[in-house]
Amino acid sequence: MSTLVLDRVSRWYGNVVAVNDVTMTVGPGVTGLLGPNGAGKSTLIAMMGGFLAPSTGTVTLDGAPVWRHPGIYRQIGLVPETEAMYDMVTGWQLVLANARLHRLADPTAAARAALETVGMTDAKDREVATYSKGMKQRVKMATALVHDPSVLLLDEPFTGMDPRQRLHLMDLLHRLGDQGRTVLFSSHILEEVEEIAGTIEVLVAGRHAASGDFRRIRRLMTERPHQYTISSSDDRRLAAAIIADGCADTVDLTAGTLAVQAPDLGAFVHALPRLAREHGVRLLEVSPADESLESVFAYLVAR
Ligand SMILES: Nc1ncnc2c1ncn2[C@@H]1O[C@H](COP(=O)(O)OP(=O)(O)OP(=O)(O)O)[C@@H](O)[C@H]1O
Repeated sequence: MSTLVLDRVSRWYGNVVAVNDVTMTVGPGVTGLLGPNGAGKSTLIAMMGGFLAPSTGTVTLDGAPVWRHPGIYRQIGLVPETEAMYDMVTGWQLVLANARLHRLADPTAAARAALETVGMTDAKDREVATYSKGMKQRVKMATALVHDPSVLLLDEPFTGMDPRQRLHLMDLLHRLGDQGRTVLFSSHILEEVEEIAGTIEVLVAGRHAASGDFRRIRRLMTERPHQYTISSSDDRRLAAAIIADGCADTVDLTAGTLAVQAPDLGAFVHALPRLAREHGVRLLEVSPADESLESVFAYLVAR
């Protein structure tokens, strides 16, 4: 059983702060690293795997620093996001080469076991160029698993997968987690993460925004204030009625449209048609504004 500890880890590239003062602990089981594009997930994973030095702070695995500590690589497997692979070799040759790089006692047996784990035994002798995206992903996993690491880090492993491949990978991650391995994968899709990960760590704009099980993260996201733009037969009259009723935090008419922010979604959707009816206003359109994933995440950070 292995535990990764990040202590006040930051990483910047020139002026860009990719990871900003992140402290977190990742233990056995499956953890999802959730965040929008550019949040710093890849940078964080590279530092967890010992492939990139933190600018400040430390990453340790069971107390030992991962950076510049070759012995640690025997315990960590990393599946990068990049699609690029050596197309002209077979899956078998690729996994075997990795087993040899790790100087394993029996590289052939290790390569066979790793390909079996990911369900690629039948296709192992085909050239990588002929594999589907999901098969390439599985062979990449086999190369990362060949030395039987206790920690497996995967950067956006579900990207480009069809539903069947997705289920297969979810099942595999579950199994690896159940074996007591420390498995961390990144994603920008909450649904994807909550289906498999016991624990979710949320990263937004380089910062550690939230942490917990999916129920807690969902609650944080759905409890945020909701914003709407409303179009009606008389926006001024409706705005006055909403203010008087108190079902919205803010009511704004300055941009030529009626924009409201409501703290309680359920109460607001009940109140709005009633107010419109009572004041003789016809509702033409009600649309959620600013509901992008980025804004939801930004809300978590601002808390
Ligand atoms: N080698 C680099 N040089 C300069 N800036 C970089 C480099 N790598 C990443 N960045 C910047 O650091 C920030 C975080 O990038 P990172 O790739 O870690 O995020 P991410 O959450 O993995 O995003 P994505 O899902 O889009 O890959 C971004 O602003 C990115 O442009």
